[in-house]
Amino acid sequence: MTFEGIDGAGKSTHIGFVTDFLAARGKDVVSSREPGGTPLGEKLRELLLHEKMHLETEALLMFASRREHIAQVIAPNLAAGKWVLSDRFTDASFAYQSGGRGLDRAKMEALEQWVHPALQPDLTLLFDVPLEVARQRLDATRTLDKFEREQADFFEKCRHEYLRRAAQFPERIVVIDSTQSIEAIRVRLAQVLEKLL
Ligand SMILES: Nc1ncnc2c1ncn2[C@@H]1O[C@H](COP(=O)(O)OP(=O)(O)OP(=O)(O)O)[C@@H](O)[C@H]1O
Ligand SMILES: Cc1cn([C@H]2C[C@H](O)[C@@H](COP(=O)(O)O)O2)c(=O)[nH]c1=O
Repeated sequence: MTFEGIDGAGKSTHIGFVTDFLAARGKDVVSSREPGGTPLGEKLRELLLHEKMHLETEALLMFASRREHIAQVIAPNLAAGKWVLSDRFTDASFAYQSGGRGLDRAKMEALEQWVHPALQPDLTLLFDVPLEVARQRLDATRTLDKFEREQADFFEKCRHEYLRRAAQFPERIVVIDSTQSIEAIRVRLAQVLEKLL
C-alpha cells in the first residue's frame, strides 16, 4: 500500500493510523518510505532532497533508491506475508519528475518497466489538497527541502499529474479529500481499508 500527495498534503500524518488499524486486525505491517527505506536509499535521499542535479539524474536516482527498496524491504516482506506501507512510490516519480519537472512520461514508463515490471501497490491513498492548503501546513512546521521550496506552478503540475493517474487507475488509487479534519479523514480511511480486508 502506498501513500501519495503533494508536499504538505498530510499523507505522513496518516501512516501511523493505518498501521495501527491493520495491526489491530492481526496484520503484520512494515512501514517505509521513498526515497529512502534502506541505508543506501537514505543516502540517496539526502542527495535528492538537498543537491541540485539534472532532471534525468534525479529520476534515475529515485529509481535507484526504489530498486534497492524493492530488493531489501518490499519484496522480502511481501514474500513473508507482511503488509508493506510505503510513504511514496512510483506515482511520486510520475507526479514530480514528469508532471512537475516535465520529464517525458515515456522515459518514466520505461524506468517503471525496468525496475518493477510486475509489481504495483494493491492500494494507493492519494491525499489531495489545493496547494495553498499544503503550503500553509508546510510553512507552519519545518525547514523546507529542495522540492518543498519549489514554486506554486510546480505543485499545480504535480497535483494535476497525481489526479490524472488517479483517473487512469481508479481500481488502485483512492483519492482522499485531505482538506477535511484529521478525524474525518480517519473515518474515510477506515471505510477504504475495511473494503480491502
Ligand atoms: N487534515 C489535516 N488538517 C490539518 N492539519 C493537518 C492535516 N493533515 C496534516 N496536517 C498537518 O500538516 C502538516 C504536514 O503534514 P504531513 O507531514 O503529514 O504532510 P506530508 O504530506 O506527509 O508532507 P511531506 O510529503 O512534505 O512529508 C503537519 O503539521 C500535520 O500535522
Ligand atoms: C519518491 C519520490 C519522491 N519525490 C519527492 C517528493 C518529496 O518532495 C520528496 C520526499 O518525500 P517526502 O514525502 O516529503 O518525505 O521527494 C520525487 O520527486 N520523486 C519520487 O519518486
